[in-house]
Amino acid sequence: MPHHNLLIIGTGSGNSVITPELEGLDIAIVEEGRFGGTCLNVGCIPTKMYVLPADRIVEARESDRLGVTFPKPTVNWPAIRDRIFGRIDPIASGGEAYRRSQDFVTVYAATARFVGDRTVALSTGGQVSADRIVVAAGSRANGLPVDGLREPDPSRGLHTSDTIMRLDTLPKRMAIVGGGFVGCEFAHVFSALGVEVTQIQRSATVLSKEEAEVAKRYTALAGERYDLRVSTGVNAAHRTEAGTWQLEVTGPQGRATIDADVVLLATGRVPNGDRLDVTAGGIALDEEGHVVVDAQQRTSVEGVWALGDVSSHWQLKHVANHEARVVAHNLAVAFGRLDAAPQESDHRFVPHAVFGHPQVAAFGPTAAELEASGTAYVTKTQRYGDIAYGWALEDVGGFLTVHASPVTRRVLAAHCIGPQASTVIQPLIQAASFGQDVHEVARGQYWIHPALSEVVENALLGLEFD
Ligand SMILES: Cc1cc2nc3c(=O)[nH]c(=O)nc-3n(C[C@H](O)[C@H](O)[C@H](O)COP(=O)(O)OP(=O)(O)OC[C@H]3O[C@@H](n4cnc5c(N)ncnc54)[C@H](O)[C@@H]3O)c2cc1C
Ligand SMILES: NC(=O)c1ccc[n+]([C@@H]2O[C@H](COP(=O)([O-])OP(=O)(O)OC[C@H]3O[C@@H](n4cnc5c(N)ncnc54)[C@H](O)[C@@H]3O)[C@@H](O)[C@H]2O)c1
Repeated sequence: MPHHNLLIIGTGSGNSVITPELEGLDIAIVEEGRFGGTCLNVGCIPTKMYVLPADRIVEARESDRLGVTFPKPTVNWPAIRDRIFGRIDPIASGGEAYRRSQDFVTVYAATARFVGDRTVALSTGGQVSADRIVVAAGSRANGLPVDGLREPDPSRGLHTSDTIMRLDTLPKRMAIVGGGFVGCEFAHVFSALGVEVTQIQRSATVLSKEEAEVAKRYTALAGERYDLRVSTGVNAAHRTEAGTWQLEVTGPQGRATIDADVVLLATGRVPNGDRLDVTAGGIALDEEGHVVVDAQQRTSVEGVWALGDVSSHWQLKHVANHEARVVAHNLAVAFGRLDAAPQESDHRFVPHAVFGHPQVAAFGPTAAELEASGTAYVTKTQRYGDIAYGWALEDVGGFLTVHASPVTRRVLAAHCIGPQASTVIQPLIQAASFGQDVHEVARGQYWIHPALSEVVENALLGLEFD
């Protein structure tokens, strides 16, 4: 049985664990799919590359309020798709070729499964062990607990985010089940590209974990663009003889049937620890199936670390990358390559953004969560429409809400909906992360006039402390 110094399972953020400090150790990496993992191949990067042309189409349509009109756009689906994957696929194969070219790295193209202490079996045969292991095996899309929708089947038009971006042709009608990040981003993309989208969401709003007003606003705007069914559940699904789908749903208006050529399941992701049989290696899972880790990303087994979606509740690439940096540092310390103390992950102010239209971005607790935890806070909501760049945009619904502590006068949270929300909130993430005083951030620097960032300046100036 081959034995290595270090075995890494998964080449998403796991691939970046191999830092210069670790070079020269005998390192093995196991990957069952494409190098680069979810973000590169089927996640963040291709979705945002689809969002951009979708934004262009919607912005062109919205430009009539600026006095400019464009003809109806022509959408060339193969050109959009092939531009995206023509860029991404070579990066994935180049990443694999690079690792294979390194004489201290062994690449196993296989599915790994734990069979004992720091020992895995490979689907290609044989077993591999290592002194130290990093579990970076990510997560997978949920099926739906409805007959016919339990497992994705792209050949029958039943997709997850893994396959929907590589469709041969654009369907006429698409049903999207789920109103979270994935559902909302794809509903924006496919409706902009001309597909008749019906989005089905169990809760009363889409993006239901966002600040209540943000979720309400996004739900209202999305409902103006496509057929959005909230407070609606899927009871049954049938495949017709014509090869289309009929979803039987129940919502506020009672029972209804939704016809679609293609169904996209977007109802959350589950960590891959179960498929990896980590418990056979003695590695503990929590009740939701996440590998249990401490602040140093150590699992319950000495010499085994985990990072990213397999162990994190955040399911975000920047979190997986941050944890990979922590693991890389701690491995270098453990291998005696670095004379330093181990590091801990910092999950205090984790931001996220939903690249729908408009964008939504946030970090920190919602008002409801602050109230539930009895945390004192002051709050200010600044409308885009009340700053100069908002006038240029003729923005009607964008706003930024900042919650701050009246005790420390620091930013606790920010919730934003509007153009470029993902960029707008960055100064607030910085202020919170570095514990900066709200007034100092607002008045201790210039804010370019008349830029969108003035929405942040004005929100901070509007916070009223006693
Ligand atoms: C459609 C979509 C859009 C997203 N957009 C964003 C975004 O805009 N911003 C953001 O921050 N996050 C986004 N995410 C989330 C982000 O992609 C993930 O949080 C991140 O990629 C997780 O990285 P990871 O390294 O933990 O796992 P992954 O990147 O999933 O890597 C895990 C790797 O392990 C391999 N693997 C799994 N099991 C085994 C096994 N048993 N044996 C061998 N190999 C195995 C997999 O093939 C995979 O390559 C998106 C996710 C999706 C699905
Ligand atoms: N921009 C980004 O950062 C980005 C983009 C995509 C995905 N992601 C990551 O991927 C993860 C998975 O995304 P997701 O959208 O699949 O999950 P999610 O948890 O964000 O949303 C799932 C949604 O589906 C709804 N739902 C669940 N079961 C349902 C049912 N039976 N019928 C109708 N609705 C149902 C839920 O109420 C929820 O709103 C996210 O948590 C996120 O961290 C991030």
